[in-house]
Amino acid sequence: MATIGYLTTTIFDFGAIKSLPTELNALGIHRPLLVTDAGVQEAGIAAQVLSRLDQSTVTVFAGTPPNPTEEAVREGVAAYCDGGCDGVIALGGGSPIDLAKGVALAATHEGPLEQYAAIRDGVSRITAKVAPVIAIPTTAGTGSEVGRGALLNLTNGSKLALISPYLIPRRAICDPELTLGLPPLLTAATGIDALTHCIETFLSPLINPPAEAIALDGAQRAWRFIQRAVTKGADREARWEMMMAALEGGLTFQKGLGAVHSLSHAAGALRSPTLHHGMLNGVFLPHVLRFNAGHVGEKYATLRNLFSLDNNADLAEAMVRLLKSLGLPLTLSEMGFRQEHIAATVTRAMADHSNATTPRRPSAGDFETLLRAAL
Ligand SMILES: NC(=O)c1ccc[n+]([C@@H]2O[C@H](COP(=O)([O-])OP(=O)(O)OC[C@H]3O[C@@H](n4cnc5c(N)ncnc54)[C@H](O)[C@@H]3O)[C@@H](O)[C@H]2O)c1
Ligand SMILES: [Fe+2]
Repeated sequence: MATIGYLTTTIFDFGAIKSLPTELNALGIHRPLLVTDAGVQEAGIAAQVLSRLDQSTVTVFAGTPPNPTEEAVREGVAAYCDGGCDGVIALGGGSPIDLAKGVALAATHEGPLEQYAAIRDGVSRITAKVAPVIAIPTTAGTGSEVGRGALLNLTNGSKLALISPYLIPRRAICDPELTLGLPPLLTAATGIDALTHCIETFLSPLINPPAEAIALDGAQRAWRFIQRAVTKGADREARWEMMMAALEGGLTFQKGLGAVHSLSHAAGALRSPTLHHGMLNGVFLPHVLRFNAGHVGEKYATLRNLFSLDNNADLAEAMVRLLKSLGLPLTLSEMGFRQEHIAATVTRAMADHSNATTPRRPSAGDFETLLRAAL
């Protein structure tokens, strides 16, 4: 049976950011907390957004770490309360957007965050009291601007997956202009995240034809335009297409991701080194494509056709060539992940919610083999 979730209202195009004051008004947000990070501030994007608002009404929290943490949620909630805030603007990549969701939840729900963990996919104790969030992505990758999930690293070292329709931002304002200055390596890594969302969603065995159609559309856009967005950051068409691919990934991954994400969530929970989510996905994708081969029906043929590859082309090898051409790492070692990180990563990967929808379910031994192959 297909379960088709909530959608949000998305304002999408160059100049979409102009709609922010109107959308704040429409949602009755008069004192927003702007959640962002240092890089987005340094790029001048936070100032650009603030210039559209009455700044005396806005509280800024720019303390988002690369993979959002429970501590940062607490700090964000303190800022929310100090500012007498009544809603959240999430400005940045997936990290500030996920953190903003955590703050919107923790500011309105009692008790420790763990008690709001997903009980099973899409079901949790999270209620409609979550403060309204307007998400403004500045990377084209995670799709968190329209997603119902947020991943937080807890102080006890575990990873908390919050999943609820109430965490879907009430508005997504997707303005490709904000990504024109995103540096090449981050463009590549976040773009590969978008491509991976679309591919894993398509390969998920659940039956959801609308999600598959969106996933294939997103995969094709990402495949066609990622190189241009990386090599020529000011290419407006490529930036528009990549932002659409990321949005489509976020709209569709309610159908479920797979082992690439089980592994990248697990490795992304390491405190040190801090590893970028999209870059990890790139490293794992070819290995997981090989692992799943023979368990996906005709779907690899569909992807080969979509990417204009020969009928007998090796999809994993094509991914490796793409990663190389984008200047992305091909191994975990290049990213600072070492052999001693394997055991904890296997344990976390085994507990990941994405395992429920992978075409071939990996055992702990399989995860270890995949990690060693990627080392
Ligand atoms: N909730 C979801 O559905 C979902 C899905 C995938 C990933 N994620 C999460 O998203 C996070 C990763 O997000 P991300 O890949 O967007 O990266 P990110 O938000 O961690 O940002 C990476 C870096 O890019 C910088 N940056 C962002 N936009 C910029 C711009 N326009 N110009 C210059 N610098 C800019 C940031 O300052 C930061 O230093 C991870 O925590 C991951 O777990 C969430
Ligand atoms: Fe992802």
